[in-house]
Formats: sequence, structure tokens, C-alpha cells
Amino acid sequence: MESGTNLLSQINSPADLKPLNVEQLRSLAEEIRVYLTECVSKTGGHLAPSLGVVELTLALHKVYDLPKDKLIWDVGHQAYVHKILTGRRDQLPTIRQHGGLSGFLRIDESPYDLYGAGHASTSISAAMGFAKARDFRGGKESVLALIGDGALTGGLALEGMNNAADDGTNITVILNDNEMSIAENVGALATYLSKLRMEPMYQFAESTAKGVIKGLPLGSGLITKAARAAKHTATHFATPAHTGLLFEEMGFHYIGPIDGHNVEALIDVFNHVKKMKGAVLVHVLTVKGKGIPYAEADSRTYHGLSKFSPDDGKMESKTVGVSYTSAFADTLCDLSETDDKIIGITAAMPDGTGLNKFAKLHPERYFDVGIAEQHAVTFAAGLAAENFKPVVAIYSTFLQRAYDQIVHDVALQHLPVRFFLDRGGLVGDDGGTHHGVLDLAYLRCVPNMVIAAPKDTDELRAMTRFALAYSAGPIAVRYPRGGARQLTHEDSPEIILGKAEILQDGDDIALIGLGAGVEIALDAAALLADCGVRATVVNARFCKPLDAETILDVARRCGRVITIEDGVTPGGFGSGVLELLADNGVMVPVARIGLPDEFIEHGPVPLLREIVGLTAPAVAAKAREMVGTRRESGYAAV
Ligand SMILES: Cc1ncc(C[n+]2csc(CCOP(=O)(O)OP(=O)(O)O)c2C)c(N)n1
Ligand SMILES: CC(=O)[C@@H](O)[C@H](O)COP(=O)(O)O
Ligand SMILES: [Mg+2]
Repeated sequence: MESGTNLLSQINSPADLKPLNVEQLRSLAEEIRVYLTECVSKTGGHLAPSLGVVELTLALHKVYDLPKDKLIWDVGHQAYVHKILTGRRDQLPTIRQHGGLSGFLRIDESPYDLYGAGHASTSISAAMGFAKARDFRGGKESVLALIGDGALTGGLALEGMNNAADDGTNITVILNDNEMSIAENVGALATYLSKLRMEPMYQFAESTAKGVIKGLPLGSGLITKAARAAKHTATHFATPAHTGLLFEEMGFHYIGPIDGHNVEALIDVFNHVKKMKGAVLVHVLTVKGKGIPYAEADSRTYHGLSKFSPDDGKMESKTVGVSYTSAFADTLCDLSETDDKIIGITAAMPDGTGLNKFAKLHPERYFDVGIAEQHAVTFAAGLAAENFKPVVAIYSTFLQRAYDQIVHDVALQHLPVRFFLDRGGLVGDDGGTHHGVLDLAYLRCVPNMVIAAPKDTDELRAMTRFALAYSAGPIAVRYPRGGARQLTHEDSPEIILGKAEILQDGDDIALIGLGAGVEIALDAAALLADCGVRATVVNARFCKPLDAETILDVARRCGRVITIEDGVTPGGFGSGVLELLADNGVMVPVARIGLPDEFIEHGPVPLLREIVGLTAPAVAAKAREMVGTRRESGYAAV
């Protein structure tokens, strides 16, 4: 291995790391940081999380032998270095691009991606599965879960720990503690971890111990004490008795805290941990965004972002116009000024949902419960039971985590929890784990649930006011990522439960859109008008309850229906319309335009919509085909 610069170009698999010494690893880390930042500046992505685990990833791939040893990543947004080191260095410029690398791990992308993710808190449970599979087949490999301090606030992580620490199997949990979730980490666990961060870690091998201790952010007195303690330790870790007690009491061997940027110490620790038996928790301290000043200084912004200048981090301009997120958040803030019953709840996504604005206005009525969607929903149910107005602002995809809470705690008890589902529909670069496309289907079958979807941001403002005033039971308002073309006019009718809005009349076909589907329907109607086909366009507004009167009327009058939704068609809005027509004996041809019964890849939303046929030209072509059949019986073909 040539030493000196450009080691990165010589790393084509983790095996290439084995001969490197500590100095070479340190310079490789710096090369990786530069390359990573350059690439992500052009594609956008999760910069700060990956910058924070450069040394940690190098040490893991240096000590362990993937894919024989199993490393399971939590979320996977911080695994760009892992991808670089496992044969995908040259593909990094394709990350999160259509047809390119996923922004998370994927079993089908690389043999080194032992398990996929995207949603948080899954790694320990999955690693437990790998560990027991190993035990059943008499394997000897190491099984590790790498989880962040934010992901550790998820109930699933604690469920996994509870089982892992009790089972007796050999499993290692690496806690990447950077004190950050997307925003600052929250909760009692975060407070406990910050106490542990203050504890020095003593460990053997005097040279390493001194190295580790020197790197720790401690006062000199503690360093002397720790260095003295290091002298007498021989072949075991000695940590202050109360360090890691929570984990120790659960049954983990707690090792830490360790400087997560000291690659020498990390290698030394993992070489020892590799030989340990039972459940081990290695507490690694890192800095999110490490090594790139603007990312270190503001890892909340540089957690995940679009294109930016690698020199100074300046981002390209955001989406033009008002975003759905802002329309919701601004309206909620307005309402909350005169209604102190409104409570804002987020599961670790204050910025993405817009609740950060509400938090500034009413810190006492704002709750970031951590990555704990199930708790968020049942917490809201308790508040609603006591006549407060809890608002759960959440990404559609992450609400999937709390399905039973929606059913069992909220809907079954008719509790008026207000759900605002951001990122409803295709989201783009995050891909299949993050598209919020199941919500219409998974919510529509829940009794007592009301589901509304605005055609633009002005209508979202109106729906937000409607939802806060609605108290007969749970209501979900879902809207897409980003902004929208304004379709609302001053004479648009007010929002009335279960009432649709007719946007234009035409007797040849009825185009019934929901949410983002309305704009597509209007554009398709314009295309159809150019070839003499007259379409009625309906803004459904509600997926549940449907506006039965309007839908039955337009179906009877036009004789054929196309429904359009940014969600899966199986069980979605269009299925609801189909059921309504069938139940009322209106047997007309119906085409459901939406997303197919398959997971959709990552890529720009317009391209993804083109691929699945969720576009105005596709709707118009379908309509011409359907009208054509009627035209044959007495109408001029179009
Ligand atoms: C179930 C779920 N809820 C929310 C998110 C959004 N999310 C992605 S990363 C992240 C923070 C993760 O924090 P941590 O585990 O500490 O990793 P770090 O970014 O600090 O490396 C959140 C909330 C998610 N991916 N999954
Ligand atoms: C990794 C993760 O789950 C979040 O960072 C998510 O990628 C944010 O999505 P938005 O970019 O739509 O806010
Ligand atoms: Mg973190």
C-alpha cells in the first residue's frame, strides 16, 4: 500500500484497510471527509451523520471481517463511509439519485449491507436475529448493531436491548453518541448519556489508555487520576463503578465512553470487545459533522440537505413559494394564539414538520418525545381524553410505527387527536422506506377516522382550521413534501366534512382527484379539452368520509370515472370510490390512477410519477381510451 496521499483510491474493499497503520488510517479519514463532502454537496444527502462516524467506520472495518461478521446499521443515513469502504467509493456520486446508490443500506445493493433500514431503532432487534441465527448454526462470527443516541430513544431499540441482554447470546451494541438526533436529542436517556459523557474511561494497555484519556474532554485532574488508574489495570476494563450502570444493570458489559475520533483507541477497544462474551455495549462519543466546520457548527441543518457549496456549506435556494409544512405550521401557530388547548407533539422531527415554529411560541405546550411515534400517539390520546387538542405532526411514513396506537388508543375511543401527515405521497430521494404512500389505505379502514387531503397550501390552511375545530373523533390531514401550485380561488367553498368541490363540469368523463391528484386532474382535463373531450373535475377533499352524493352524481352523469391519488391504489382513495359506486349499483367503468402495489425506488418525484403513470398526460390518455369506447357507440372517436 503506497503511503502518503490518495490512500482512498487504493481502498476497494475492507481488506485493503488491514495493512494500514494508525497514521495511514488518520490520513485516510481526512481524505474520506473531503471526498464525502464533495460528493454530497452535488447530490444532497445526509452529510453530518456520516462525517461523525468516519473513524468509527474505519475501525470497525479494520477489526471485523464483514460480511462474515455482521454489522447492522440503525437508520443507515450515516453509512456513506461504510459504502465508500465496501467497494462503492466510485458510485458515491450517484447516492440517492434514481438508479444510483440508496441513501440507506439495502440488502440488494451490496453483500456488505447485511440488513436494510431507513426507519430508526431497528438495528438491535435485527442484530438479535442475526445472533440467534448464528447460534443455531453454530457460527462464531461477531454480530454488531450500530445505533445512534437518537435512535436509542425509540421503543423498539429498548425492546431489542431487553431481549439481547437477557438471552446470553454474544452481541455487541455500538452506541454512536453525538448528543444529536436531527435536532438536539431529548429525554431522560439523553440526559443519562450526557452524564456518562463526563465520566473518564479507564482501559488497559497503558499506551492506549493514555492515548484515549488524552483525547477525552476532561479536566487535567481526571486525566492524571485516569492515567494512574490505567497503570494498574492489566487485562480488563476498569470504569468508575457507576459508569454505564443503567446498561450494566440490564445485563450489558458497558465499555466507555470512548473518543469516537481516536481511531487507535477504537481499534484497541474493538479488538478486545471482539473476544468478549455476552451482550456488550460500547459507548462511543462522536461529533456530528466532525471535520467540516459548517457541519460541525450546525449539524441540525447539515443532518440532511439538498445541494450546497462544499467550501462554505451555502445551500442552493429552497423550493419557491409556500411549502405545505409552512402553511400548516403558520396556521397552527395562529390558532394557538387564541386556543391554549392546542398541544404540539413531534417524534424527533421538529424542523421537518414545522413544529419548531410552534415550539418557539409555546414551549410549554410543545413536546418532542424523541423517535417514539407510538408514545407520541398514545400520549396525544391521553391529552384528548382530557379535552385538550393534541396535534401530532408527523411524516406519513413514520406514522406507520404507531398503527395500533391509532386504532386501539385513538379511533376505538373516538378521541379527537389531530394528525398532520407531512410527506404524504412520493417523497423522492429517500426512496421506498420514506414514501408516505400507504397512509390513505392504512387509515381508510379504521372506523371513526376522518381523512382529508388539500389540493394546495391555501386549502391546507383551511383544512388545518377545520381539523382543529373538528372534535367528533380522530382526523388526519395528509399533504406532500414541498410546495404546490395555487388552485384555490376566493370563491372556493368552505371546508365541510365529507363534502367535495367541483372545479369544472363536462359530461364525457369524471376526473376525481384527491390532494396532489387534483392538480393532475385539472391538467389532464385541459389536455382532453384540446381534443374535444369534456371532463368534470372534482376535488374530493376527503378520502373518508367520501362525498357520496357528488361522486354518485358525476359518475351517473359522465358514465365513466378516473380517480387520481398520490398513494397506493390497493385500498386507497380510488378503492373507496369503487366501493361506493358498487354499493350503490352505479356500474360504470372506473380507472384508479395512483401508485402500484410495489415499493417505489428513490429519485426525483416528477420522474417517479412519470414511471408509475401519475401524470396528466397518462390520465388524459386513459380518459381518451375510456371515452373512445363510449364514442364508438354513436360518438366520433377521439
Ligand atoms: C421511525 C423513525 N422516525 C423518525 C426518523 C427520522 N430520523 C432520521 S435520522 C433521525 C435522527 C437519528 O438520530 P441518531 O440515531 O442519533 O443518529 P445521528 O443522525 O445522530 O447519527 C431521525 C429522527 C426515522 N428515520 N425513523
Ligand atoms: C434519515 C431520515 O429519516 C430523515 O433525515 C429524512 O431523510 C428527512 O426527510 P426530509 O428531507 O423529507 O425532511
Ligand atoms: Mg445522534
